[in-house]
Amino acid sequence: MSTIALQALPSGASAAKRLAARLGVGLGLGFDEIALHRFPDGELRVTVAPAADTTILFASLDQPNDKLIALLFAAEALRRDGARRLVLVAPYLCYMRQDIAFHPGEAISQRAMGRLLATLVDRVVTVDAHLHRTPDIRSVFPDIEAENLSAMPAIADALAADGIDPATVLIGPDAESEPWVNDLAGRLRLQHTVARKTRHGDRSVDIDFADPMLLAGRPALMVDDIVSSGATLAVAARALRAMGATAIDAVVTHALFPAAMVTAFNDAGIRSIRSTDSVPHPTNAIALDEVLAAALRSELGTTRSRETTR
Ligand SMILES: O=P(O)(O)OC[C@H]1O[C@@H](O)[C@H](O)[C@@H]1O
Repeated sequence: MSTIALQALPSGASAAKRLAARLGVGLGLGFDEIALHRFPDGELRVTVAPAADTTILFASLDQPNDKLIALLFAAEALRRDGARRLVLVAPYLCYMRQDIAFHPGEAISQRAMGRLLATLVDRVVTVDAHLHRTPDIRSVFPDIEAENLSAMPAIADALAADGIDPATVLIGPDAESEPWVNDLAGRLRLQHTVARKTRHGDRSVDIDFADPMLLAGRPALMVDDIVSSGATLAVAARALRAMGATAIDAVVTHALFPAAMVTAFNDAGIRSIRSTDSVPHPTNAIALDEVLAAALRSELGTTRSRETTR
């Protein structure tokens, strides 16, 4: 019988612990936090716990540059210690948005990231990866197993449990958000609309709605995968307010924005923002452990847990 355990980079330790608890019910799945030490010159020392035959590496890849180096070193140490199978659980998968060279000379970061991670692990599990023009996550990882899970079932359950006004219109702020808004609208039986967005720069967008009358006297709930600079949500909210929305809320999978930005969102007319725990953030309100555990149960097979070592 082979062994299985889960190890996490420190920033995702709480969500990883929840996942280990859910996945390892009755198994006592071993959970360890990977230790990081920063040397005075900025380099990292990475120390892992003893490897299991199958080791699940939990690393949500927001603020990714140091984490990618930590992952590289963790995979090296675990392979050398005998891990036969490494499964990367990255609830947020970084560098997916640059999926073409928009200007001559630009790197296609999505492609480079796929190649890099495929040299480290045997399987990647992520959630709502930004694959706008990429048909399938397997195009990013053609040589290893990869799944892009949806947070929408968890988001729908959370919204339904809180109670939602049936007059609410779900808003997709741009064409990229359409699959998520569509899915959520179907699950919650709500009307939805998708706006047209033109991006002029990192923090500058214009947003137009096809039917300016749709929102008059009704609540709006914006749905998106990522909030980064916050420009998309803030500009969309101002447009919704001008269209007469009675309340404006937002729900997103990956909250990448600075926590202090919530005040600016409130100024733009947004009453509340809820996010999943894919990235640790004060707006976290929806846990993904159930979604992730369902995808990872196949790893349990005939394994037994390796004892937790620290
Ligand atoms: O406008 P910010 O928050 O910077 O960026 C997030 C938006 O940019 C898109 O790629 C995402 O799908 C989201 O709509």
